[in-house]
Amino acid sequence: MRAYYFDDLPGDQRLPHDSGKIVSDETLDSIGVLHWHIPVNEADGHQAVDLVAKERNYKNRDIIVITKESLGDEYETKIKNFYKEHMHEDEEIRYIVEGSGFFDVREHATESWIRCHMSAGDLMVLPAGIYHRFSLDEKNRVRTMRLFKDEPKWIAYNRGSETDENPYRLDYLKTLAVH
Ligand SMILES: CSCCC(=O)/C(O)=C/O
Ligand SMILES: [Fe+2]
Repeated sequence: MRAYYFDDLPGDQRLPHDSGKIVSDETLDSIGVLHWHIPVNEADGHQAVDLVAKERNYKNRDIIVITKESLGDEYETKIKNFYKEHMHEDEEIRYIVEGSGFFDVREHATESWIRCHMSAGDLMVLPAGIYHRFSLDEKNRVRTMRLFKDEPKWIAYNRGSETDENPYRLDYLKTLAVH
């Protein structure tokens, strides 16, 4: 996974928007973003992922394929919604099985976007309450395992005055204060 500051220039969201300023693992860690690289092994049923899932108590999972073909009529809406700045009340845990894409995470202290380019084998955990968004890249295809602590669900709260007061958002901000 390569992480860098987004260049904030206008243009297609699928382009790299790479400012050339690399973001270190320490910085990602300080905003609660964790990541691992676990080579994809579908033949053994992703046993290495099972180990992380067991250790971190991720009980459920599903697979989402984001392509025009797989999503059909829902494609444009999904792509638009994933790219709206939002938060969840649960961790967002994603393992890229095939293809690639961008997870942009908001660095609270600077309000900058950090762009994380993820490809096959990258596993990322975003903490509950962090503002973020997702885009496909120019390859227009990703197959991702979504892992969940509890029931598989996807509820996104778009950033606004209400999310600024959301208890999960406030708890997230408290974790930043200790760094
Ligand atoms: C690549 S997984 C689909 C995007 C998603 O679930 C999400 O919440 C993006 O922020
Ligand atoms: Fe999300």
